[in-house]
Amino acid sequence: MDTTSSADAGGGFIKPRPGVEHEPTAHLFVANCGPAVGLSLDTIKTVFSTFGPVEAVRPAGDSGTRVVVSFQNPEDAAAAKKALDGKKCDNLQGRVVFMQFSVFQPPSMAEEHLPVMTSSAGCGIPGLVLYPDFISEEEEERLLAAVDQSPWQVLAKRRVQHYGYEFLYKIRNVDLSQKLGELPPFVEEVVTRLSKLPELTKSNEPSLPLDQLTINEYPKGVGLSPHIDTHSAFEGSILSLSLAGSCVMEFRRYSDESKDESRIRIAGDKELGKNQMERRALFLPPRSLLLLSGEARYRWHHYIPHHKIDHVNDEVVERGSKRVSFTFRKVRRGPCKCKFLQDCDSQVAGIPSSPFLSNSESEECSHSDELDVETRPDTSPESSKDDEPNVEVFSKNLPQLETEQAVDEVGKAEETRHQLSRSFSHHTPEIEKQYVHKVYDAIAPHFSSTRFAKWPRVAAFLEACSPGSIIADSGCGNGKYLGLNPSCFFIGCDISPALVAICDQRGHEALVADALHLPYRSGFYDAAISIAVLHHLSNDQRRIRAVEELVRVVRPGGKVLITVWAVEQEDIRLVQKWTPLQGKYTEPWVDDENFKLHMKKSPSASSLDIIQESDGNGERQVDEEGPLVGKRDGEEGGRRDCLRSLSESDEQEISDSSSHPAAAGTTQEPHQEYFVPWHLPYHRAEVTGASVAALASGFARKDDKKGAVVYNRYYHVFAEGELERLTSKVKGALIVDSFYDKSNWCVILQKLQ
Ligand SMILES: O=C(O)CCC(=O)C(=O)O
Ligand SMILES: [Fe+2]
Ligand SMILES: [Zn+2]
Repeated sequence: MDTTSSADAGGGFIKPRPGVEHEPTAHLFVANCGPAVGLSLDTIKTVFSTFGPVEAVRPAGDSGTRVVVSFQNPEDAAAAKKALDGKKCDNLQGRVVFMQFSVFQPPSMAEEHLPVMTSSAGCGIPGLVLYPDFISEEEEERLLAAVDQSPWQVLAKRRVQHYGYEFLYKIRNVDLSQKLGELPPFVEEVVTRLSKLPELTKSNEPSLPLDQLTINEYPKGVGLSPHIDTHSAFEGSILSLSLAGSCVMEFRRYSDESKDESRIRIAGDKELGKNQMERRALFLPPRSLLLLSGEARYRWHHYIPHHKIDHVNDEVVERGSKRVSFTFRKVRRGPCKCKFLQDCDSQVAGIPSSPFLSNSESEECSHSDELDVETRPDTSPESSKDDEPNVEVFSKNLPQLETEQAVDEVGKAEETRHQLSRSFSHHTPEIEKQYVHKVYDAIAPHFSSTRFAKWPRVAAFLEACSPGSIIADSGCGNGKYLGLNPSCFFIGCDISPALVAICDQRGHEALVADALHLPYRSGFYDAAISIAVLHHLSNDQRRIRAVEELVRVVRPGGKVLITVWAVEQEDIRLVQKWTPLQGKYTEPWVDDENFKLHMKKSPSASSLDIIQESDGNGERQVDEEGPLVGKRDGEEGGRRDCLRSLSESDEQEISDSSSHPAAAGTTQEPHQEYFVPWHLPYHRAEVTGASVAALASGFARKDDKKGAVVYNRYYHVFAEGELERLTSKVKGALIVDSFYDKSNWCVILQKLQ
């Protein structure tokens, strides 16, 4: 092996271009290398250590086939890359590995890694006990066979069986008057053994007799959102037996203040304080028993992340094809009298079952998987009451099973955004959180199904990039432009985890990131695109910041294409279907937590008030690149877009009489702030718990005529010249082209050499 030091950053995976040197970093992304191809992290570390000290080898993603090797010195990483990249390496079992310097600013180890304990003692949570090998393999086999003889209740992502009492997910409780019967004979032996556990017999609080059993069957990769088993439903300890597959269970304790959802932050263990949470992780092997009592049961949320493989420190453990858990509990008669008041629904009114749910939601429409931070309704008692009939009516019209999945996904989306929020402290204006992020999370799969037409001007820009270019797509949505030029490398990012998940499923490289804080090294990319993103930012400073970020991440000479919706719509009938916001956001955005949304209010109400009450005019869904995308002549896909998104009733509802300044083309200053509706059809699978909660809170509305839940998306549409004015404020780049096309304003910037 060649161990000489070199600053050569090219060759292999990323092709060098004349005049462009990618600065080496200490972090090497290595593909075709990892535990899933028979190379343990230890072996990899040993091999790479021959080039210099290696700080860590971490799995990159869940595939087990890619790792990031972090050297202490970039020169050593460069030497390793030069010696091994694209070559057959005998020490790595003869594999040909491919490398690039890591694009991402590596997070600190403290932030990134939650150590996974293999014994409960390591977790340090009072009342948490793990008994490995609680049952034998034969017993496990027998239990699994017996379970399959009984009918399953099918939830969106997993199957369940209930014995003794049914756990009612809608109310997160049991109905004492509806006893199903005794626990089944096939668990008799296990129950006898459980009942002799000293933790149960000696406990102050009676946990016996165990009279309720929930069996969960999780397919590979499926997890469970964070929750505490309802205090008022079960008394004493909770016992959960793991069969077939393993998983990592995470435990979380939120400080009291963190229940204010807007202030939750994830902290490393060292710096716990107000508004934060503690996390611990424990590996649950098959045939083990987990006992939760006291603080572990009443105070800590338990959570199974959705992963196909678990990283148990240096090992990658593949989850089996399924995991089956038997959770034994004792149904409570009478109120809970625990000392953990902050989480006790018996003692404090309004305690949600998760830090993300208000009480009304958890009772109306959620179960343990159903987390939805952002669909929390107004917490005032009146509004909760008003919501009830709404939810009732809605649930009659919509398939119930679908509820679980989407809310689960929204829960995950939230999880991801919380993690993202660790990396920067800026404050996103509420209007974007509510009317952009939350909406795209809720509509992602449906939105994506309407987004396939590639806009020719964007395609032309991408096709003009020279082979080997690395291209960033900031606000990549469903990833329709990723990979458009097969000779280039694309990395997408979007603020919506739900959309990033779609990119991921399609095999693209994409990550959740904020367009105002791109997690990339400066000067890394050869080109960047921002398609239909800037109009979702709610003030000039934020739009400029997003452009600055695009310019920052491209190399000198690199180009940036930006497109936004135009005020000057070719089809003004569309504009008539939007809801104009009264007033403008006048308060400059400040990049800290003291940001307050200020609006110049109209005499009667604020913009947000108006939106909540607005019934809209009748809507048409439009393509992100511009409302007219469906009408592009001769463009395959565009026509289909059009057919898909326009129903006959849409057409009938277009009225010539209603107009406002933008539509009417008056000499008044054009209107630029709008809510543009998105119709999520009832029949879509993603019309789910997220939508139930959004309707209940008044955030979304029903349109029974169209059979859809209607969400509003915030837009600031651009006036002529505005995009040029904005981008010309960004230092270090020149506008090399600007044009209007299909109701969009567009610029191409070039970073100065
Ligand atoms: O699958 C498990 O081990 C946990 C199940 C659980 O937490 C529940 O059903 O409440
Ligand atoms: Fe639970
Ligand atoms: Zn309690």
